[in-house]
Amino acid sequence: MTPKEFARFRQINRTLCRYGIDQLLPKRFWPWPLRLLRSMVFWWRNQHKNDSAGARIRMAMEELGPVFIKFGQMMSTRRDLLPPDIADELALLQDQVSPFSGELAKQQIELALERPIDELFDDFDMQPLASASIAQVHTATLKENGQEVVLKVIRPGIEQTILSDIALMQRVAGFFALFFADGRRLRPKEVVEEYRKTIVDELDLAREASNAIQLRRNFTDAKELYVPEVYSDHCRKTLLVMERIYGIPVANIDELTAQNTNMKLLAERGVEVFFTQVFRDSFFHADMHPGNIFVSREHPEDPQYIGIDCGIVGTLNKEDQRYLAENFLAFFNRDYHKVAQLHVDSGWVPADTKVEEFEAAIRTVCEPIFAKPLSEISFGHVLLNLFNTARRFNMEVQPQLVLLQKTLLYIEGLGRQLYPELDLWATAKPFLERWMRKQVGPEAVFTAFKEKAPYWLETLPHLPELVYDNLQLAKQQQLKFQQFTAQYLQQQKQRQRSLILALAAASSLISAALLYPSLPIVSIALAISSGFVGLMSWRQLK
Ligand SMILES: Nc1ncnc2c1ncn2[C@@H]1O[C@H](COP(=O)(O)OP(=O)(O)OP(=O)(O)O)[C@@H](O)[C@H]1O
Repeated sequence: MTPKEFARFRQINRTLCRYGIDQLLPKRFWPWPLRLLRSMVFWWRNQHKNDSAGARIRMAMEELGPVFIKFGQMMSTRRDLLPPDIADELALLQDQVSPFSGELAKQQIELALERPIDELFDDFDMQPLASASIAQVHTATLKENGQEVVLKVIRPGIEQTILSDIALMQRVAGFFALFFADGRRLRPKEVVEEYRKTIVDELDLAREASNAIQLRRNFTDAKELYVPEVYSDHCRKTLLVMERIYGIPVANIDELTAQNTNMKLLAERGVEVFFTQVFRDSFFHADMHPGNIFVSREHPEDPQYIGIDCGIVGTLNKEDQRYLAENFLAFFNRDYHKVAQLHVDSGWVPADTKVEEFEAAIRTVCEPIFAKPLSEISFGHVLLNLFNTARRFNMEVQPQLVLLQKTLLYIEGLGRQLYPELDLWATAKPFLERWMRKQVGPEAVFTAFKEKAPYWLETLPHLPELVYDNLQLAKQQQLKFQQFTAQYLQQQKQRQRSLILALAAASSLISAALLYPSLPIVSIALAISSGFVGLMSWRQLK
């Protein structure tokens, strides 16, 4: 550990002690070296005795900075690992940091572009439009076409801070897994590793740019969602240049109502956009918090979302998509046996899982959900319950599915905020049923045929040639096979002959030995003939 790392390590520990995080685990569970170290810094006392455990963890994370804040935000969705009161508190974590100067932002942009900002942009605004822990956003006009744009630039020095904090977290996680009885069950190393991947992705704005381009392409001319244009020629790892939008933040219900937005349609479209991303495109925006979603000011009766910040996206493979759709449909038909069987068939839980036991466990956690009217049921919670139950039956839930479940919770929350009577199931069911028909019905066969047809057409002219070649090949192989069989039979015969001769030689030798005292001449003749026969046996094997 370098002196700098040690200083940060010390600062983190002092903060944790001052918020009494060390007291959350009774001392008797601590290994003795840790107890000794703790007693050596006895003056680091809990200064927030009257606050709840969750609040203390939240405050400590806020004080420790962006890496811990984002980590806490991520952990707030892992209700399978944390008690609900702590998860609720962590969900309140605010990413509030003071902006850095416009001059510094300009320097960073010029460093990324390797040229003065004035060569490409007019009216660069020194005052940031927004500032978050990882990046800051400024406005300008693009010289080449007069388009108003935003420039998102990575906070200077943040990458080093994040990487060194993560390295420390990894060390602490390793230590935790080693020394605490519950350490391995909570899988701290895997959790930190999952987090590292997410946050490192957020540091790469070139990646965000390509995600935004892909999402924009998927929704070209769609009336439900608009994704601003990205100017990829000017994007770098630390800089994103994007069309500026003037939508209404989706959380601003008053303004949306004031312009007579069709709130029911808006809420339903949110669900549709999500399901389209997941099932049609297998590419979904996974950071759907209200700060990243706007609503167009145009045609409020036919409202359109505007999505920004594509730093975190999720993808699902065909099996995951099918698993999800079938599970949702089976679940909402209350067919728990099918839900359990689906998990086994798809290999999500081990093949030797007792389906009846699994079914009973799913029923126990999910049936109470149906006590509510269908329109009030939360898809996100359904999934959460399902995953938690499946984990008990050794299902390793993929991070992509956890990401999806988290996004679904956001979408639902948002939809119900916009239109409290939103019936999610009524919006989603036809979508899922249509999708399933496309996957398994005659439509699926037709689609597969349509996809394969160009390839077949291309191959058709070569077909006679291919058939001829294959017939030739088959003929050659048949000949080879016949030769091989004949050789094999020949070898078998030789082995049999050799065995018989060897037996004859052995019995002559034994007889020679037995006859030697009474008939020595006969015995010698037998011994000599045994030698000859043995020689013949050996020659058969060559
Ligand atoms: N294309 C745009 N047009 C107008 N405003 C934008 C645009 N892109 C970003 N902003 C503004 O900048 C804010 C921060 O942008 P963005 O969400 O991309 O940054 P971030 O650092 O990833 O923030 P967070 O961590 O909060 O998601 C947005 O909430 C929005 O107000």
